[in-house]
Amino acid sequence: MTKPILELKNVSTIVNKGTASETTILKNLNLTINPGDFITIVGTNGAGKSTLFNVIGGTLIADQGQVLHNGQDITHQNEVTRTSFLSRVFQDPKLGTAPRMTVAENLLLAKRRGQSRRLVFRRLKQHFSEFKILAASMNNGLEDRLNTATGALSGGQRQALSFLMATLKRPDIILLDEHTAALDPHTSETLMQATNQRIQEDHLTALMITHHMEDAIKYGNRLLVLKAGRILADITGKEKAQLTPEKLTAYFE
Ligand SMILES: Nc1ncnc2c1ncn2[C@@H]1O[C@H](COP(=O)(O)OP(=O)(O)OP(=O)(O)O)[C@@H](O)[C@H]1O
Repeated sequence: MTKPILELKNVSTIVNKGTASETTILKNLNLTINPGDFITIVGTNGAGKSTLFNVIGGTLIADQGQVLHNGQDITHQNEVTRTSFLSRVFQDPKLGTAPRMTVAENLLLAKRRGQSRRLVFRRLKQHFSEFKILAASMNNGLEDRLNTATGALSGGQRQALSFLMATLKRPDIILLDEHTAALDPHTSETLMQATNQRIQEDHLTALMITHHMEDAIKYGNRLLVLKAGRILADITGKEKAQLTPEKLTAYFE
């Protein structure tokens, strides 16, 4: 039997504890993620999607319940420690990359995460052909901009770079936090296809928050609907294949 890569057991998170505005955000949430799962997550604003990523990523520690990674309790492990097996791509193209460094330097930094910066940039040129192939897989011209400062890239190229950096060391889990939301429809579609291809080819395990119903249905093997801090639906297989944006939107009502 496949062993889960990550488990959330009866996880609850509470904000403004001990005050009149105390609120429980995630409510007794249970989730088992298996290796190779590509899970899309939808839900209305305020449903708890980002809070769920914060609990998985360690930005927020669960107030109740447990988070397990490969069976080991990581409930109280901090965000920095979790970067050894987990990475996250945000909606904002400015997050995740160093703007004054070139594309190649950013990629090398990601490849050698954990090493001192002085050592990281030795023999940068040796990696150029590898980075060119990697960047070309994003289908948006990133391979021709390896020597360009990240701050001068288009939004789509910058998000593609953030995604490549997040996947370079093959983390156990990748959290995609609306990573195409700030892009125009065509650029978003190109990045989504490249994202999907890399996840499939490298057998990565990923969770993706999206407000695009079509993307939530089209990509991934599982779809979660979050509502008021609970998982309202966990849809897989034939049921997912037969979903329509209309049927999915009906969950929100
Ligand atoms: N630190 C906090 N203090 C108070 N309320 C919070 C805090 N963090 C989150 N919330 C509330 O918890 C709820 C869930 O927030 P969360 O950001 O997880 O939702 P979301 O599903 O990601 O929404 P969106 O689609 O708008 O990004 C919201 O009502 C939000 O206002």
